[in-house]
Amino acid sequence: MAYEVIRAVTDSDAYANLLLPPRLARSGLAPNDAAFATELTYGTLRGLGFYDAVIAAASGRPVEKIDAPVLDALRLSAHQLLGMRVGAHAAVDQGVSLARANAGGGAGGFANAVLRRITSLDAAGWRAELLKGVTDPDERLAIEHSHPAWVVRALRQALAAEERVDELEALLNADNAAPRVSLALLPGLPHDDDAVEQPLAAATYSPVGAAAPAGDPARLAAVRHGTARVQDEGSQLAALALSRARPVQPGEHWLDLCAGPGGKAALLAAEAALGGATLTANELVPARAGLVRTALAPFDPAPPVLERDGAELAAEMPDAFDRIMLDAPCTGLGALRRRPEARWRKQPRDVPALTALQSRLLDGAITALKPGGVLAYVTCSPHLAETRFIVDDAVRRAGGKVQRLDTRAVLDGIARHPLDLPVGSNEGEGSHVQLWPHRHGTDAMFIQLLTKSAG
Ligand SMILES: C[S@@+](CC[C@H](N)C(=O)[O-])C[C@H]1O[C@@H](n2cnc3c(N)ncnc32)[C@H](O)[C@@H]1O
Repeated sequence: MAYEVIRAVTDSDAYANLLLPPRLARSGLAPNDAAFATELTYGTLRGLGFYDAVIAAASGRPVEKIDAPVLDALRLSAHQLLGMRVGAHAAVDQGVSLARANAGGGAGGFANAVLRRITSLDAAGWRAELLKGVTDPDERLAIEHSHPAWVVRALRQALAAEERVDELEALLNADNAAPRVSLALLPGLPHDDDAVEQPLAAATYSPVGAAAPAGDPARLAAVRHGTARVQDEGSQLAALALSRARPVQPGEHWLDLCAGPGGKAALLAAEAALGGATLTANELVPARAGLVRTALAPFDPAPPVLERDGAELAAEMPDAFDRIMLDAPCTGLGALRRRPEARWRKQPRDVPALTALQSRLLDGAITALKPGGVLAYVTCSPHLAETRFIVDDAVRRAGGKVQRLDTRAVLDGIARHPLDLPVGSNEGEGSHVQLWPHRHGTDAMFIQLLTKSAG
């Protein structure tokens, strides 16, 4: 199963976190075996850069020159040899049979030779080998913690902007650990559940959050009915920052401009319904708009879901919305724990296209915001080019019409526990919030609340 998922990820750009869970559910594997298959798949994908470097060194050829089905078999065995406690004999045998079954007898012989060479050193030995002659600190951290060097640099800059650069290794380690699973219990909807023997433990920060009980969350009736959702606490806080920035006035109009797959839209719809406001959701990609409709199905009436380019839609509706969520498409560098292959798939050249789109969407959202309304600019990336710089530029372009709100104060008023957020340099103008996996156990969400003056 792990091999098939890895083949789909490397061959067809599939997402492991979407492919694996349904396969596991269908497989009938015992919980221990399912956990083993998950670690095999996610661990191999997270460590891809390191394992490829080891395979290249052990085979004496660049990995691009190795047949893809053989390379994936080697990667899987390399992870078992260097990242798990699987016996060397079993790990080598399995890689050889996968290579032989998928690429013929010659490939089996090749895999055998490479894997035997890999067994000559342990993970620390291979790291030391690969680090020889590497002097750049970020290149070294990239090898040590299995991140592309450009991502290490971007994370270093984001931490440095908060004077927390000494936390870089802790962050890289957190990216390599499994995230804790949280539920959002949508306010105002029922969550009673026979499958839960004890009341759910409260989440650390989110006032509507709970720690997911062990096992598959889909066994909970509330999750199946969509009144509770698996959602990172950082995402919950981002939605609540908008809905609870100030008391809701009945009749307010809210817009979620980039809503797919609908996690924040569902929480916003619940909050809107409680306050007598109405939500409109929008999502460009039709398949993802479908997921938003499913997420909003528990509400009666369900908020409408449009399928438009967010910037165009917003530009056509000046001064129309009291609150707008702009959870912008981004590199996702703040959610690397969740998407094991994502770090290797994104390239630095993706950043300029994304930042151009983010700026366009933010300008549109500012247009669509009512004077005095609240706009949340959110990314699941801490990359400065996607966060502070986008906001700074948009505020500058708006020429005094847009002001930052004190987002830290809003979240301090919402969170169950203090978030220990640094006092930023833009304090006087209204702070942003940057959450971190290593500090908060959440995705690295960036949240900036903005408002607009009349005229
Ligand atoms: C970060 S995700 C939003 C996540 C969502 N808020 C949630 O909590 O489930 C960004 C979404 O924006 C969508 N998108 C990309 N370009 C867009 C555009 N020009 N207009 C509207 N949506 C767009 C993407 O398809 C993606 O679903």
